[in-house]
Amino acid sequence: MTAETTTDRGVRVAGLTKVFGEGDSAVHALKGIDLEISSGEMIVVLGPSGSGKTTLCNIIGGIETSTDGKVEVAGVDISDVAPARLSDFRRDHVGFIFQFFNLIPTLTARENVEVIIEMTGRGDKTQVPKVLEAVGLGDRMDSFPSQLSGGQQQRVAVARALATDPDILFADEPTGALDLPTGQQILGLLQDLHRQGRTIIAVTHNASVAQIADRVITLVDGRIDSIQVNDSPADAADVTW
Ligand SMILES: Nc1ncnc2c1ncn2[C@@H]1O[C@H](COP(=O)(O)OP(=O)(O)OP(=O)(O)O)[C@@H](O)[C@H]1O
Repeated sequence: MTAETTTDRGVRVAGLTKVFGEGDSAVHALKGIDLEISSGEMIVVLGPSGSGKTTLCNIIGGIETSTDGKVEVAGVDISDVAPARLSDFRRDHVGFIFQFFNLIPTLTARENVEVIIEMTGRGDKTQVPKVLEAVGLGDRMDSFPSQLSGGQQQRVAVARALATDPDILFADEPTGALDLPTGQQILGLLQDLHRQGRTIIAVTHNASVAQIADRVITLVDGRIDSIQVNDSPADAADVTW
């Protein structure tokens, strides 16, 4: 792992490229991305299917490696870190929420969060009830995923991502599998976390979600097409789609 280079908890990306495959079958997913994200910002990444949104977030989150360019996250230069060493970076710095929750069906809500703490060695198991209470699941801790609604399952997923107290929370289509009222509640939860100072990067096809962001990054064909600054982001309860 590369040494910590700064105390900044944000993101710095410069000249980032990603090519999948080689030769005639090469896919140029990212074609030179320059981007800085400050600690505590709420960012929404928009763009058409295939524009590179997930690839960008996966590289910043240490799930994928880049082909070229510089990526510094939470003071750690991960540009040239070998894939096998990226798990250390992920454990120490990032949390992920996915569209389909990715919960373990045979474990209760509480155990789904505890298992992450056991696996990563980060976080405090005695704090799990508090984390579940914070996402509104204080009374459903012993339920299995199949006994919970979609919104409640997504809340478990948020609690799980928070359990290790990550510098950056990534959310890939966090409302994608939810109906409107439930999706609004999850957006409200993300907004609360942001207001408490958490850095959040959300990827979505849902342009309405962008209303709660501090900045909206729009990707087109592997490049940044626009960056829109929201001077007064909307309240999640007022966002509809
Ligand atoms: N593992 C991979 N191997 C080959 N090509 C890939 C791989 N992952 C992504 N790509 C390609 O890279 C490009 C960007 O994909 P990416 O998933 O980042 O786009 P996206 O904007 O997130 O799309 P969507 O909105 O559909 O999820 C696409 O052309 C995709 O097919």
